[in-house]
Amino acid sequence: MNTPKPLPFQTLKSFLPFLRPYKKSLLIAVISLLLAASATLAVPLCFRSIIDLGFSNASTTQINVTFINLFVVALVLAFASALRFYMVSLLGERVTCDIRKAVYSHIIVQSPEFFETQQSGELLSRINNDASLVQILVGTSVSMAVRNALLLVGGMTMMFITSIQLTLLIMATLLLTVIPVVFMSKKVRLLSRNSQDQLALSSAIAGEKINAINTVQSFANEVNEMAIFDASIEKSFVASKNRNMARSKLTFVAILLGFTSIIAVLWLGAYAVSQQAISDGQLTQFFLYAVICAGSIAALSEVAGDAQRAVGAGDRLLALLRVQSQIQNPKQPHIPSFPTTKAITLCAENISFHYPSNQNSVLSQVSLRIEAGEKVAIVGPSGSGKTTLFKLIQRFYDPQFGKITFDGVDIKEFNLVDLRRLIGVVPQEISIFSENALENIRYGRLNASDEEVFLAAKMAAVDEFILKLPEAYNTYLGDRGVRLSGGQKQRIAIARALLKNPPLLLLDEATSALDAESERLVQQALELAMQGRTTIVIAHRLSTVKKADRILVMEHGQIIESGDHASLVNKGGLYSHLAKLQFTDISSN
Ligand SMILES: Nc1ncnc2c1ncn2[C@@H]1O[C@H](COP(=O)(O)OP(=O)(O)OP(=O)(O)O)[C@@H](O)[C@H]1O
Repeated sequence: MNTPKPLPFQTLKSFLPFLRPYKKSLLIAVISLLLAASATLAVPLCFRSIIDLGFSNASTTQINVTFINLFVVALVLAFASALRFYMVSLLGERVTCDIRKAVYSHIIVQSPEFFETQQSGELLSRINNDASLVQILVGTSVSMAVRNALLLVGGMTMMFITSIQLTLLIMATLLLTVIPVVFMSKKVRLLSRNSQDQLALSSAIAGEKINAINTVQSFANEVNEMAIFDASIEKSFVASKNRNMARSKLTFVAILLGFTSIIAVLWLGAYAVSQQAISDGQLTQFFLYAVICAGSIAALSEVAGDAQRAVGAGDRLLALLRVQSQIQNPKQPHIPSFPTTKAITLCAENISFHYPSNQNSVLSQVSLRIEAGEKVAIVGPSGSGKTTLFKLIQRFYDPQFGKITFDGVDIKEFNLVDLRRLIGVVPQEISIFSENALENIRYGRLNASDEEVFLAAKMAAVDEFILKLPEAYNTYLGDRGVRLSGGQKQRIAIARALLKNPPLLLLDEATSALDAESERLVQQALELAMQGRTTIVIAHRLSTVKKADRILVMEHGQIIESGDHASLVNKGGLYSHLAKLQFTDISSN
């Protein structure tokens, strides 16, 4: 996502809505920040009075008052600093959580078009890493910047009040120190980013291959993969070495120049004291303010670096939050009046569609009417647009022309959640979540009772293999269902759809991965489930197709034939050709 580089202030302003609910905490943080800065600036004044007082001539009361003052300042400084740290860190954590929630809620409702262009790894990195960088911005950088700016202005003012000549001198030496340090810090930051990028690249390489471990091992490419990873990790080592070298040089220069300028000023200060131009206490006070100012300049330059990275991350998050889903809910939605158990009549009127990423037409002028309770099979060569039609029915995409209606109502008039509640889908690619079997089936209807889940599982012939697992329904199914066979996953998906109990069932090759026996069991279950609802089955197997009330034959995104098995075979078109091929396959087997 390439967006013009924002001004840091603009990015910060965009995050203000996230801070708004926490005005009270923000106020406490600001007050404690002001208190802590004032206390820091008061410390040199206390030291001056201690030194100028000279203990040999002072009364006990004077000594007591002086040290009690210093103690009060220290107490305020400690309390205000701790409170500031707590409030600001808390705000940072809170706002980051809220940003993560907002980004996730925003991503999860995007249409598939969005996910076609975004890599899941990149999205996760935004939610995790970019949000953490924003946490640095809100939780540390802003308060550090304000605190150090206050200390710098306050310190400078006090220095001028103490001695104009010494202040001008120290400004000149500070400048000489700060310029090379800032320049070198920039280089360190650049090298740090390099080493982070290199590390991220290594993790990406490892992540991709671990996810495809079966392919790596089947092709016996482990050694090759190790070499690729080794090379990448070595590069990250070199990048870290360069960064550390630059950092060491920076430390040397910063300490040497810092001390040199302080020594130079103290040297001249000592002359001023000897000529009685200023007192011992004033010189100490001046010196302490100079240390405060130098510290705040160093801190400000560091904050500027962090803030730059955080602003970049923040902007990427904001860009993500600004993305609008291509598929929107209607402004005045039509609430489905039919109960979710009643079958619906589905019509497609002259729909034409191409995917947003590809101008080639996938469906052209498709019209169909499927009566309530009808079972329709769609057959056709691979790539003819069958699955695409299912995607349009679920409104994952909108057709460029034509419309789809449920009982005469354009599906665009329903809220997406209501529309998809009416549809039960058994897709080609089944997602199994890293939960137990019970919860994986319950995903079909989250408020279903355990008994309802067991019933659906029984109907989908899931029972038969789940009960053999070590902990039956409580068995964890492994990341992405790696512990299940293709056919078992398919049965879980069927159980989910049965549990949902919708008026429209869309089955995409629902039984393709099943062996003959499981297919028989699942077919029985599906037939039971199809009763009283509208069903569309995409199928390659004739056994599935023959039982349909009607068969639609698709080719090149169009419906070219329609009828029952016998009439289509007699017609001698594509269907009879496909049927002949299957019978030949079966007989040759
Ligand atoms: N997200 C997408 N972006 C661009 N093109 C796509 C996308 N999904 C599918 N296609 C293309 O659309 C065409 C129809 O695909 P579709 O999945 O609908 O075919 P199908 O008839 O279901 O095939 P199969 O029987 O192999 O599952 C294909 O040419 C495919 O490459």
